[in-house]
Amino acid sequence: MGSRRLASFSLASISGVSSRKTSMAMLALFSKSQNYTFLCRIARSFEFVSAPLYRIPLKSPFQVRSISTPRETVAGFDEMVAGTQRKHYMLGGKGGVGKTSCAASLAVKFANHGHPTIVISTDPAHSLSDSFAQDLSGGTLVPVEGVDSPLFALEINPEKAREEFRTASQGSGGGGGGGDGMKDLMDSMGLGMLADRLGELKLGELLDTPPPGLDEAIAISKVMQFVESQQYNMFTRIVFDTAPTGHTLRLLSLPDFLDASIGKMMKLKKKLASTTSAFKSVFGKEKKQQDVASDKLEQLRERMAKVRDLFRDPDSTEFVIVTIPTVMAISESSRLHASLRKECIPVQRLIVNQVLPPSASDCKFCAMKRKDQMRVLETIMSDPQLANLRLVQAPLVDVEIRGVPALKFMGDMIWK
Ligand SMILES: Nc1ncnc2c1ncn2[C@@H]1O[C@H](COP(=O)(O)OP(=O)(O)OP(=O)(O)O)[C@@H](O)[C@H]1O
Repeated sequence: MGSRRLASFSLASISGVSSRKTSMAMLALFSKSQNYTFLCRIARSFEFVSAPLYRIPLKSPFQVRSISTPRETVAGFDEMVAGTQRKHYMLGGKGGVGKTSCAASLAVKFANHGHPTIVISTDPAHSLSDSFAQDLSGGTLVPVEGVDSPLFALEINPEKAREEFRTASQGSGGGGGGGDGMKDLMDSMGLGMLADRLGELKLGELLDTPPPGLDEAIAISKVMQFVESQQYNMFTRIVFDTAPTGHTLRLLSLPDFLDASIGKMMKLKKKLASTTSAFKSVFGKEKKQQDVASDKLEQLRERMAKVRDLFRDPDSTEFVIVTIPTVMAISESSRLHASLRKECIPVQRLIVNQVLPPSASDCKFCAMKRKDQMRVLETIMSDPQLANLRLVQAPLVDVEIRGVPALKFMGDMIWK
């Protein structure tokens, strides 16, 4: 059973250059002979499959055997592409593992399968422009050429989003620079204790030295607001290229944190408003400004809560972990998955990117490296956090992946 599976895997690779019929005949022969060397020879005779831009090295059965595990599987793209209900895919993982390339290639593939798609980078260090070889830095949706259905890309400016949030919060007297005036005012009214309690909510601290992930949380909430508008109804797939793991983890817990902080602050402010009603006529103007700011904060809180609920809805969202076959990256992915589970974020797929192809055995350094990678891949099977995910391997290709044709090529390798 195992050998038959290995053989069909190899033949599937070969079928890129030979006909399906030939593949079947070879499989039949192989099943009879149970001879790896035989298939190895055939595979080597097709050392490379020519692709429009790149070469994909083939897997020989011997080498496939060492990496093929019972769980190695395809991504299940049919499932991902099915249905016209809007779905969100968030790709995240350690820095530099290929999150942007995987996210961009997924967006291209969705668009080429009939889904009007938006791909959004929420990583403060954007590389979506580089990946599409197109300037996407303007903070607005930019159409991407060369795909079958509408595809728009956007790099959001988290700094700008945070600045807006800061302005709104300062105006509301929620702490930070703008909070001092409010505190003085409250002190003068004998309400210092309430002001202290507002301070305890740490919103000011949060804005003065924002924790990593806040930028992204605000940015995502802004994006959600705008993609929910009538104008963008037509988009049925939204792909997020998220910031490296640390940021993402904090981002995931932020909506709860902010929800609680802003919620508490609103309650206190309401209490304060009734206590100070006698002063309304004196401080009327200031009060009005504060109300506007409070409304803004309240809106942000509601949006954050929506984002949090959306992240947790398996019917509309999936977080795809991208990693590479190194011990450090796999350990980080394992921790990421544990945290995502804790936050009830749906995860089904693990992309192991930059796997050296079998042909790497031709060079001693690469052969060693590949052996190392294979050992790491095996550890995934015994990792309690990762063992149950769909494991998808993406080969390391010999050129940089830039531009739509390259992304299409990459997408066809990963998203099968
Ligand atoms: N399978 C692959 N084969 C060859 N090169 C790859 C592959 N995947 C990604 N790369 C290259 O690796 C580099 C980093 O990829 P990418 O920007 O997608 O990673 P990232 O995880 O988004 O990085 P960051 O965390 O810095 O945002 C890019 O030059 C990209 O072209």
